[in-house]
Amino acid sequence: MTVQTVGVIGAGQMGNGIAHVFAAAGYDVVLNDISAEALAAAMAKIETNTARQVSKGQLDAEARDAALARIRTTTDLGELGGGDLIIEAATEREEVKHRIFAALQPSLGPGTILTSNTSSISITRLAARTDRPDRFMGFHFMNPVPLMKLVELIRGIATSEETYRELKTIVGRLGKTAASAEDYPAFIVNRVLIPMINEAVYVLYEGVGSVASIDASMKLGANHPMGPLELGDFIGLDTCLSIMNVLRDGLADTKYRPCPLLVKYVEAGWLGRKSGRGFYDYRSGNPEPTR
Ligand SMILES: NC(=O)c1ccc[n+]([C@@H]2O[C@H](COP(=O)([O-])OP(=O)(O)OC[C@H]3O[C@@H](n4cnc5c(N)ncnc54)[C@H](O)[C@@H]3O)[C@@H](O)[C@H]2O)c1
Repeated sequence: MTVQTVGVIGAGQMGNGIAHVFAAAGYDVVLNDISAEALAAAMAKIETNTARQVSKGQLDAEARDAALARIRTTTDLGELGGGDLIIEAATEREEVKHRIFAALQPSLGPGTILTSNTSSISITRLAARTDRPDRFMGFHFMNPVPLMKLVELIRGIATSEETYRELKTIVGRLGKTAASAEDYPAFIVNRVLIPMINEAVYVLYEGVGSVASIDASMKLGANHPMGPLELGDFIGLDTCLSIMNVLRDGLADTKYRPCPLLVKYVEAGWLGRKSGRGFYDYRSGNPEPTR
């Protein structure tokens, strides 16, 4: 089958980037969110990011206009079901994802491929509740999607070879590189990355270092482009916490327990960049460490 129409569910940080790269690669995109404000913000972000690509000579102005014209937004999930490929990129909560796939079911075309951009949740478990576990895969883009080259492809236990091959071809058409991961909690990238961020929060919690000293240490001492706390804020602290919970529950090992300070920040609604405050306060436009 040839994929041409792509439905993207969730227009947050990841959904807007996914819609952007698919439209730029010539796919027709229908972008959905429960929030009309999130859809408007996503379109504004895609307009800004594609304009930046034009000013840097990475995209010509006509191609940008054509890409923007290929994206349609809707709050009605039913409008996505007839597409060739669905990419679910809503909030990292398993019950939210199950509810979305259940609500999509009545409008799905027979050949539609279902995917989730989940950072950590079992693909096999999400697939098993749908009518097509063979046509269901983990399709894990990295943040920010237009810049990051990797896409993790995660096969559930029932995913067919044909579905895997189809998605691998699409990754190539997007100009990205696929890495295959088995369906175990948090796959590869986040299995390694998120416990490191959680450990940095423990270092802060135990008073071993301040926000500034922890981030400077990892940038200058380990040559990381971003410090772990800055990166946690960038990913979203709620997403980091959800992934730690999935690791702890899925691997039944207390070494994955989330740091109580990470839990506290999420309880406060201090989710990082997207909410204006996390380990840094972004509200003045000049990020200030909060500890
Ligand atoms: N943030 C990252 O760095 C990153 C990287 C890779 C993958 N992911 C994964 O991508 C997914 C989205 O993460 P994000 O960072 O974009 O989150 P986000 O909080 O920025 O956006 C989530 C969006 O989902 C929407 N949403 C919630 N319930 C919905 C529903 N029922 N139907 C439609 N939309 C709904 C929300 O309104 C919000 O706009 C998660 O599964 C996350 O684990 C995140």
